[in-house]
Amino acid sequence: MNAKQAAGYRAAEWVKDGMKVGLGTGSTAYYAIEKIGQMVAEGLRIRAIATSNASEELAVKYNIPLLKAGEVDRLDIAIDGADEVDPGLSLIKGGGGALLREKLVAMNSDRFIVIADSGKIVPHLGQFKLPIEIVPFCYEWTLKQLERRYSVSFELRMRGEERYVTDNGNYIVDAAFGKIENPAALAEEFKAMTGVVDHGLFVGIADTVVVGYDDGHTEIKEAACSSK
Ligand SMILES: O=C[C@H](O)[C@H](O)[C@H](O)COP(=O)(O)O
Repeated sequence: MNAKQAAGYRAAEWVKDGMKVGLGTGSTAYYAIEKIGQMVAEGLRIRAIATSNASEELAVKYNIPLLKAGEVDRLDIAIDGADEVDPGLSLIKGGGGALLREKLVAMNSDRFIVIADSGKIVPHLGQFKLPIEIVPFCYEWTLKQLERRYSVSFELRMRGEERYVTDNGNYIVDAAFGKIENPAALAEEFKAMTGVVDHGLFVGIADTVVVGYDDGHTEIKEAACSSK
C-alpha cells in the first residue's frame, strides 16, 4: 500500500450508511473513491456528488449512486486531496484544475476530510504554484491586473498548445508565490478581483487531514475550528 492509498482508504472509514458524500479529484482522491466503490459493492448505501467530470466517471465505474446539489441541503462528508497542507490545516488545491467544484462541495459538507501523502505537509503554503481560476473573457486584463498587484510570476496553464480549460469552462493561472505569509488575507484579495472566479487557497475549511506515509501508516490531524 502506498502513502496516497493509505490516506484514501483510511478516510473512507468515515463514510457510513445513508450518508451524502462529496468525492474529490486527483490521484489521492482516486483511492478514496476506489475504497468507497468497494464498500458500495459490499452493501453500503450512500449517494455522492463528484467534484470533476473525471471523478464522476470513476464513481459511475464503481456504481456509486450520484446525486445533484439541488436534491439535498448539505452533504455529510467530503473527501479530497490537496497539493499543500500547512500546520493550521490551510491548503493549496487545484493542481488538477478542479478547485472551484471542490471548494463548493467542501463548503457545503458537514465534515471536510483532506487526504494527503506526507510530502504535501509543509511549514508554509506557496512552494506549490497557486492555481487561480479566471474567466476566459478578456483574460489578458485579469492576468495584467494580477501582475500589477503582486510581484510574482503568473503563468496561464496550458495543455500542450491549447489553453487549459476547467470543467466550468474557465482558464487557470498558476502563481509562483514561493511563500504565502497570510493565506486568509490573500484569499480575500483574490475574491474581490473582477475576472477571478475562485482560487486554490482553502483557509478554515478542512476539518480533518489524513496523512499517509510510504510504509502504509496514517496520521490524523484535526482542525482547532473550521469557519464553514
Ligand atoms: O484540482 C485538483 C485537486 O485539488 C487535487 O485534489 C489536488 O491537486 C491533489 O491532487 P493529487 O492527489 O493528485 O496530488
